[in-house]
Amino acid sequence: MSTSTSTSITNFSDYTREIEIAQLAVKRASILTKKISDHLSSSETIVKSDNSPVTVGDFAAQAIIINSIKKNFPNDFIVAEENSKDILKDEVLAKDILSNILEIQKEDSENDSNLGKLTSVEDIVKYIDFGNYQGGPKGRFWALDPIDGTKGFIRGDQFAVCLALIEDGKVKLGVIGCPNLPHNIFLKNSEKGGLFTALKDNGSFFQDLYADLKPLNEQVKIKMNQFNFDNAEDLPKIKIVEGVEKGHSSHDVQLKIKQLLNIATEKNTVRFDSQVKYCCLSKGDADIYLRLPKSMEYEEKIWDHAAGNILITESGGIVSDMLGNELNFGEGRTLKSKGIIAASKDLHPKVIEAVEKVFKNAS
Ligand SMILES: Nc1ncnc2c1ncn2[C@@H]1O[C@H](COP(=O)(O)OS(=O)(=O)O)[C@@H](OP(=O)(O)O)[C@H]1O
Ligand SMILES: [Mg+2]
Ligand SMILES: [Mg+2]
Ligand SMILES: [Mg+2]
Repeated sequence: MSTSTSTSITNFSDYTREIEIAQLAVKRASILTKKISDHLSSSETIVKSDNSPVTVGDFAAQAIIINSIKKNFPNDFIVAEENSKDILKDEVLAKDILSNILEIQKEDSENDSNLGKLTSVEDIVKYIDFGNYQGGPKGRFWALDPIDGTKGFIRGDQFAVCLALIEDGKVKLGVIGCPNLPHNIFLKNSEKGGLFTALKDNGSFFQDLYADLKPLNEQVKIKMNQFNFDNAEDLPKIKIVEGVEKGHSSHDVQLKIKQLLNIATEKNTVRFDSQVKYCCLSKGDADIYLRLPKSMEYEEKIWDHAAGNILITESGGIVSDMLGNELNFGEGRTLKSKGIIAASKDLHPKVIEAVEKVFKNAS
């Protein structure tokens, strides 16, 4: 008799190695990208064929993380954002990536036995291109965004290093490094740097990115706020996060949704680049993430949402597309649905109702 695995509870002990390696690799890449962002020059940024930017930091982080995955889980596949095409055309860039990697490996040498070491441009190219897996509904693979929010990274604002483990189309584990995220986004001189981890059925956790890595069960367990639209006292407390880039989501539609929900005040919306938006929700710094499409042609990438998705579901929230349906990470490198709405379990259905009304009124 075959037993169904889809409804079984995920045991922490079955994933201890994946958690440790994912956290160590994301931490190493996050610290490196933070260092790079402090002195990024224009020659270290290039424009890809789709007109979006990529930097020495994106390539270095992708090489480091995939090398770590392949060292520990040689049979695993990886769906990652970048490829080596632009490195092969630019020797100066390739050497710059290598020297940055060598520097972080020297500083973090205590983790070489866990994470491995890269020593040549050939190695870097090889490991970056392991990220070309096409994904799909069956089997196990990792989804990696080496720098999410590259535009924010270049501006010196928010960005995140995001890694998720996907099994049979479902996210099992998510780890996000946020080098610039204040521990409290509303406190002026708050300490910065967070490492967020979520494991299916086991919750979401936070630790200081720059502190020594603690075992997951000693990290801070985080939960979303459970506000309610029907409670007049809750309304002014509800905070919304949106993206910074006007080309990535429709700020106009998002404003209409907030107006319908009576939460369109001047002070309640925070705009951040990258999956730090999911991180803010998961630890109760904000309550609703709105990402309504600018164009129905654009397909969201799975690496832009997989780690954030599990962080929300494991901290008491729901993530859906704009129609209220669960996101499907088993349909290839992109999501086939449109828009993203993340909110706590109480708020989510009402936000979807408001989205429906806004689109009905517009048609
Ligand atoms: N047109 C369009 N619509 C939606 N999303 C797009 C679009 N173009 C790009 N991208 C992806 O947006 C990723 C960055 O998302 P952000 O949440 O940081 O955007 S925002 O600046 O905060 O609005 C960004 O991820 P990175 O490339 O890793 O930075 C892109 O994958
Ligand atoms: Mg991204
Ligand atoms: Mg990216
Ligand atoms: Mg990009």
